[in-house]
Amino acid sequence: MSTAEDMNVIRYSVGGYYGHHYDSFHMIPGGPVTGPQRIATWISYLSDVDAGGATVFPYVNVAVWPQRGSALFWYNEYRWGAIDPLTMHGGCPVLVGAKWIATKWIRPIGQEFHHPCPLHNTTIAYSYEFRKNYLK
Ligand SMILES: O=C(O)CCC(=O)C(=O)O
Ligand SMILES: [Fe+2]
Repeated sequence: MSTAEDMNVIRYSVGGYYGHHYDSFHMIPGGPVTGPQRIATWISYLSDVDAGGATVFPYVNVAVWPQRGSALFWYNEYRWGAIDPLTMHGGCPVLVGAKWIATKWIRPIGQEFHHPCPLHNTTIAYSYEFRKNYLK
């Protein structure tokens, strides 16, 4: 996929984690609000983990346990470019063993025909409301 960022390989050893965050930048204090964002994320799990290391999405109560050879994909934004606030996620600390992942952050350029913009934008207001209320 030529318009995605380069593959990012991460190795977590015992205690290693990835704090909760958004892959799109809208929600980062001081970050750019417009511009090409990471509209979607693909994580390939390159290893099993003996204990810990789940990828978690606390707002939707989802935990994904690494399994070598499996992958996880999600959209970080609505089609019209507002971040989906429910996509906040993190990598829990590895308790035993090591965790290897390869992440591909996908940008919008080149995706116009695969992931076109719709005709409505009703949740933009919701997204701003969320930012105001939860991200102080
Ligand atoms: O390590 C994980 O499970 C999450 C990694 C992650 O959030 C990312 O690569 O953007
Ligand atoms: Fe992430």
